[in-house]
Amino acid sequence: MTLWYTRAAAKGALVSGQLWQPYGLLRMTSKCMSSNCDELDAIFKQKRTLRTQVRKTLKAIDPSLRSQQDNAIQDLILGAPWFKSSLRLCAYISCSSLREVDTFKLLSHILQPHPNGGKKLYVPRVEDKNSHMRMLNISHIGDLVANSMDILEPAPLDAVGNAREDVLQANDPVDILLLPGLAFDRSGRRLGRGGGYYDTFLKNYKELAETRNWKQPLLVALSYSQQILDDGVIPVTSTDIPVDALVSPEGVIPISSAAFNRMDL
Ligand SMILES: Nc1nc2c(c(=O)[nH]1)N(C=O)[C@@H](CNc1ccc(C(=O)N[C@@H](CCC(=O)O)C(=O)O)cc1)CN2
Ligand SMILES: Nc1ncnc2c1ncn2[C@@H]1O[C@H](COP(=O)(O)OP(=O)(O)OP(=O)(O)O)[C@@H](O)[C@H]1O
Repeated sequence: MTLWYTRAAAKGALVSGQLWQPYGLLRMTSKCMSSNCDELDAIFKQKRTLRTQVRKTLKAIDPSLRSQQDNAIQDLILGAPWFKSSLRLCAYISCSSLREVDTFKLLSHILQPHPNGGKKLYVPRVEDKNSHMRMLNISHIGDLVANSMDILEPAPLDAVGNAREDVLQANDPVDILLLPGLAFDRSGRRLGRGGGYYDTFLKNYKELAETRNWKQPLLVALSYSQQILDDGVIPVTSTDIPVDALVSPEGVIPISSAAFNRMDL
């Protein structure tokens, strides 16, 4: 797969006026002046370098240690009151070749039939290379098929030809989003895989929740210990949306006040 990156995208990230860098906040004008574009270029370059480093680190983890971490993270979530009480969730379908924290134990738990209806699950579907991803409702793991990136995702129509519900069209809010990523820090910074899919989706979902007067969903990232980096190492721009909490094998790390309030820690 080719990752795309253009100066036009860099301009897009600047128009909102603020640019976060590891070493502080730079205020930007509404236009991308060439020095500001250079600044963004430098940040995207830092991100690419860091992604390469983290991918290497992930590849070097012994498979049995990784599997222990996968179980520890999922068991922590399955036992947590904030997870047990959640009714509607978005979660990623983990991809083992990308060395992502496994979610299959969680997914099969969420999709278990339950006499009172159980939990409702929405999972990502990439629609185009323009950072456009939808979160569609599935009821069975068998609803998933591999896409061109070899990530399992739902077809837009279900087995009987009905359009799957898009979480952005749903009548009720989701409680939690379980997020993937390449690296995180204890202040909530998140380094994704560079497509901008999650940041774009999260921006749209947050706007929807605000319009509807819904409580914002809790953004919880799943992370191997090796993916939690020191503060100041992850470069971010104004379009990067911070997470509320991390779950690593060492435990739940609440970050935002929403996480402290809702995770009952
Ligand atoms: N499981 C999962 N599903 C997801 C995401 C994800 O990160 N994980 N996404 C989150 O955005 C979206 C898909 N975006 C993706 C972006 C890059 C790659 C990928 O294969 N990247 C390679 C590098 C490819 C290259 O450099 O050309 C890699 O990271 O090793 C996969 C999915 C939606 N679904
Ligand atoms: N809300 C947004 N609207 C439009 N473009 C965006 C938005 N968020 C990110 N992008 C663009 O997506 C591209 C990739 O961004 P970035 O490197 O931050 O991705 P990422 O955070 O690693 O990926 P992801 O969000 O999928 O995990 C950049 O060109 C960025 O400007």
